[in-house]
Formats: sequence, structure tokens, C-alpha cells
Amino acid sequence: MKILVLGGAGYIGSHTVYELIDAGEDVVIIDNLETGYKEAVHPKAKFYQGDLRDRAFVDSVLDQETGIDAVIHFAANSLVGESMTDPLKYYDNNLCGTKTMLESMVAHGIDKIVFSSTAATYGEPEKTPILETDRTEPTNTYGETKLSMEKMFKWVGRAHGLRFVSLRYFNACGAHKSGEIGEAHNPETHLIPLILQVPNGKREAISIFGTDYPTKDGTCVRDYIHVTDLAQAHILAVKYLMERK
Ligand SMILES: O=c1ccn([C@@H]2O[C@H](COP(=O)(O)OP(=O)(O)O[C@H]3O[C@H](CO)[C@H](O)[C@H](O)[C@H]3O)[C@@H](O)[C@H]2O)c(=O)[nH]1
Repeated sequence: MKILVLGGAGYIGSHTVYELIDAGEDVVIIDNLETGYKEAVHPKAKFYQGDLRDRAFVDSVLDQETGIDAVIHFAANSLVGESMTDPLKYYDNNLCGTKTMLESMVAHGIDKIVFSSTAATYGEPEKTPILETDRTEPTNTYGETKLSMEKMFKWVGRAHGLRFVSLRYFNACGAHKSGEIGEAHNPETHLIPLILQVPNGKREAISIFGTDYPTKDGTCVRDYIHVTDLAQAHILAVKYLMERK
């Protein structure tokens, strides 16, 4: 397969590229390196640096890279807190980037996309575990933009035959077994990299937030999935789209 990975230099994207290449697939990456890292790009992937909101750039990549079977979309801003203080940044990057990308995909006859969505599309769960049929009522701009992106896929699917899978996962963690790539954000806000800064001597201590969770001291509860498991889930979703017409 030939797979275009949007955001393939980011945390989950770069791990997915590693899994795809290990499985012998051809990989093309688009990433603007706003939050991704050039060093996280697998040396065997074809890399194009640019922004999804730039239609001429996206068209030029798709003109050159013929034969793309499917797209995996990780290219988005993803900080919940920032999305509340700067909502329009999230509308602009997450929604406008996806809109331009979809225009170009439709024009180039690419009809499959696997989407890195989020559990934040559900908002406050009424019960756990959350079922995918549960009500979606995001409580932050980040989750709202991801839900809107899903809806774009749905309506573009009705009009132009696009087929998609959205994976609404919660927190990812871990690093590639080779140690070549891992998780890093700048500034770092994510819990696990922050914890690791303590034994690495980069930080004195960290605080675990939360006072009213059902834990001994009320600190927060999160579910985690290993990033390599998540990467493989994206590949299984691509295969599902390839095999089921
Ligand atoms: O110093 C810290 C930093 C974080 N936390 C807590 O640790 C948990 C995890 O926080 P992260 O910042 O690592 O991740 P988030 O849960 O905020 O965000 C993750 O889940 C979101 C969905 O809710 C989005 O998908 C987002 O992209 C993804 O990183 C939270 O309860 C947070 O409050 C601390 O206790 N101390």
C-alpha cells in the first residue's frame, strides 16, 4: 500500500509511520513541523514540509505522489487548555486544514481516510466505558473541532464517496521499542514526559492534579494506550477500508 500520513512527524504519527514501514508499506508524509520534529521522520518515508491550509502545496504533493491508497490524518493542534484560550487557532488549523486537504483528495480521486480523533468528542461521559454510540457533546474547542472534522468526512462521503474511520482514543503513552522516537512537546504539558523529566534531572518534581476523583487522594484518573498499539490500530483501520467496499 501507499499511505499518505498527515502529521507524520508528530508523536502518534511518527510511530504509525514506523509501523507502516516495518510492514513494508510506502509512506509519504506531510507535516508543517509546527509541533512535529524532522528527526522523528522515518528515513525511508518521503517527507514534504508544508501546511495543509495551503491548497497549492497540497495539490503539488498529490500531483507528484500518484497511487496513494489512503490517508491517515494526525495533523492538528491537540492541547485542550490552549484550545480554550485560543479557540480560533484550533478552528483555523484543524478545520481549515482538513477542508483544504479534502478538496485536494476529492480532486485527486483519493477516497479513504483514517482519522486520529479523540475521546474529547464525547465530553463528560454519562457512564463508562463510553460506547461509540454515546452522545457527543464536547466540553472544549479541541474536541469540538475534532467532532466537526468527523462530520466533514461524513458529508464529503455522502457527496463524493469518501470512506473514513475515526478513532476516538484517550491518552497515548510510551515510545518506539528501538528508542529512536518517543514523546516530546515544547513546551511540555503531557503527564508522562513531565514525569520522566524528574529522574532525568530536568525538573525537581511534578504535581498530579485533581482533588475529587475516586482515588485515595482525589488525584486524576486516566486510561492509557501504548502508542505502538495505537499505531497498529490505525493500520488495521486502513486495511478495513481497503478490504471492505
Ligand atoms: O503536570 C501535570 C500534567 C498533567 N496532569 C494531569 O495528567 C492527566 C493527563 O494530562 P495530559 O496533559 O498528559 O493529557 P490530556 O489528558 O490533557 O490530553 C490528552 O487527552 C485529550 C483528550 O481528552 C486529547 O486527546 C489530548 O490530545 C491528549 O494529549 C490530566 O488529568 C492532567 O490534568 C497532571 O496531573 N500534572
